This record gives sequence, structure tokens and C-alpha cells, in this order.
Amino acid sequence: MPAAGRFQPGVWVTGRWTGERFWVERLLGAGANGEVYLVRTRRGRAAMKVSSLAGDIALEWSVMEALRGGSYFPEPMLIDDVEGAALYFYVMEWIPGRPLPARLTPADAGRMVKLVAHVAAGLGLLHQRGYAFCDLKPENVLWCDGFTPPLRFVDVGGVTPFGRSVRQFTPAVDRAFWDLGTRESDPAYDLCALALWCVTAWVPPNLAALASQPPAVRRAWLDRALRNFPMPERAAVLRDVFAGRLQTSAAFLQAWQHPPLRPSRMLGHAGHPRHAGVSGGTSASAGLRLPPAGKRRHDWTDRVMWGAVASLAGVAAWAWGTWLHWF
Ligand SMILES: Nc1ncnc2c1ncn2[C@@H]1O[C@H](COP(=O)(O)OP(=O)(O)OP(=O)(O)O)[C@@H](O)[C@H]1O
Repeated sequence: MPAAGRFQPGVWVTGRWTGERFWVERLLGAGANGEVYLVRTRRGRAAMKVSSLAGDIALEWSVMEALRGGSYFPEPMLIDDVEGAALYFYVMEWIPGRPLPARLTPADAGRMVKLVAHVAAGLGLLHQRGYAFCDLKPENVLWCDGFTPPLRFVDVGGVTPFGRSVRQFTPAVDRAFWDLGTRESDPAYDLCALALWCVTAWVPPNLAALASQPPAVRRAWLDRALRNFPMPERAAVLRDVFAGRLQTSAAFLQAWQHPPLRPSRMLGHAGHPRHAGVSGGTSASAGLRLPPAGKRRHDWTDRVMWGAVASLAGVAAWAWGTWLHWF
């Protein structure tokens, strides 16, 4: 439950330009950019984001307008200044949900598979519009029982058009913090955040300690955490995200829902744009794929095995021949 905000429950907030009045029911949440209240309007309940920074409110409003209709983010309703105070606000659809848990236990495995699939579907819709979420932390994803879709996103403060620098991020789910790529807005940045949430929800990292370590230590931590991930086949999918082999929500969703049978072993970088050419992103699990039928190459273990079989057959034939006095 959030601490007290600047508006107490029961106060009226009036819009300076529209004259609309809003009755504050309670504080929903507070963060670096402002406070969000549950309010009553003439048309029912809504959420009001209030900040002393006019620029932040205007920027978030413009992103919400751009995403209006069919995204997982709340629908925008009204923007105004608070009458009688240097405060700015917008009113949006209220999402009556609970934030995703920051921590999970092995008993939550099935639930996590479902949650992650819904998040990936929501990201897919956002990416179709050319934006990345960029601040995909559990507090910004609300689970709404009985609603369709049952999961929604809040806080457009970090939402950034593809190709720009990420403005707002959280280290635990930041691709650059883990040395897995750039801090530039692209679909893979969000997928990386989602995969990082999956891993860190099971094994909480000591971010302060890791921040002072070289990047290789952070990656080693991640590799260890992946080895202990309770669903090995899905750990392979997460590795593919970290290695840049899964770069679209559709490819991720396909791999997540139909995971490969064997986990790949190490965090790799083969397909990552920073380390090599950009892969097409359609491969569910490039590192685990067998070569096409007919072109399959035998490695040295095959040869050793067939050699052993042939020599055993020879020894057996010689023994039978000697016993039957053929030689
Ligand atoms: N439309 C909404 N419906 C319901 N709850 C909401 C809504 N918008 C925001 N919240 C709640 O308020 C919290 C804070 O909102 P928001 O993230 O927009 O503020 P912020 O100042 O940008 O926070 P942060 O510093 O974490 O980015 C959210 O985590 C969420 O719990």
C-alpha cells in the first residue's frame, strides 16, 4: 500500500482549464515522476496522475494519445492543470489490478508461464506501433482477474519510439546493466527485460554489489541463475533472448509456449547485433536446432560409437567361428 500522497482521500481537485472536478478516493501509487490517485469523475472511476513537472505530464499524455485504442496501456481521458496549485495532471482509465509479484517460488512455475505469455502478447501490440516499453518492471504490469486481457501495463513514462535512447529504466531489468546489449529502444530491449524479470523473480540479485563488479561478473551471475532456473527448457528460451537469438515478441511467444526439449548450456552472443550480424529473429532456438534432414553431419562421437559397434561384431564373429571350428 503506497504512503500518503499530496492529496488526501475525500478532497476535490478542479481542472483549471476544463473546470472538471474530481473526488479523490485514494492513492494508487507513487514514483519518481508523480502520484497516481483513484478518483471519481462524472463518468465513473478513473486514475489521475499528478506531478509538479508539466513537461513530464505533457510527454506521457502525448504517448498515451499515440497508443490510444488497442494497446495494453490505459486509455487517456483528459489533461489539465490543478486549479490553485503549480501541479499538472492527466486522467486515464483506471486499471483495477494487482502488480505482478517481484518474487516467485517454484510453486508459481505454471503461473509464471501464463503471465509471461500475456506480457509478451502485450509487448507485441506495442511493438507493432513502433514503441518499446523500456521500463518493464513488475510494478508496471497489473494482473486483472476476470478481465480480457487479464493483464495490463501502466506508466508510459519510459515508452520510447524505436531507435531512440531509453529514458527511464530499472537496473534489474535493464539490458545494458547486464552487459547484454545497448540501452536503445528496440523490441529486443523489452524481451530482455521480460527474460530478466523471469530470472530475477526466482533468484534475487544483490544489485548494489553487482553494480560495482565488472560486466563479466554480472553475466556469470546470470548464467548461474539460469542454471538453477526451475524450468530448464524455458531457461533455454531465456538464454536465446539474452544471446539476441529471439528478437521479436512473436518469435519469443512461439518459443516460450513450445520450448525446445534440451537446454542450451551457456549464455552466447552469436546472434547479438552488438557482437555479430542481426539474426532474423524468427528462430525459436537457433543454438539448439538440428541441421536439416539429409545434411546432418556426424561428429566424432558418432564415429567412435560406430567403430566400437563394428569391432564388437568382429570379435563376436571370431569367437563363434573358433568355437564352431570354422577357422
Ligand atoms: N491507470 C492506472 N490504474 C491503476 N493503477 C495505476 C494506474 N497508473 C498507475 N498506477 C499505479 O501507480 C503506480 C505509480 O504510477 P506510475 O508508475 O505512473 O508513476 P511514476 O511516478 O512514473 O513511477 P515510477 O517512478 O515507478 O516510474 C503504478 O506502479 C501503479 O501501481
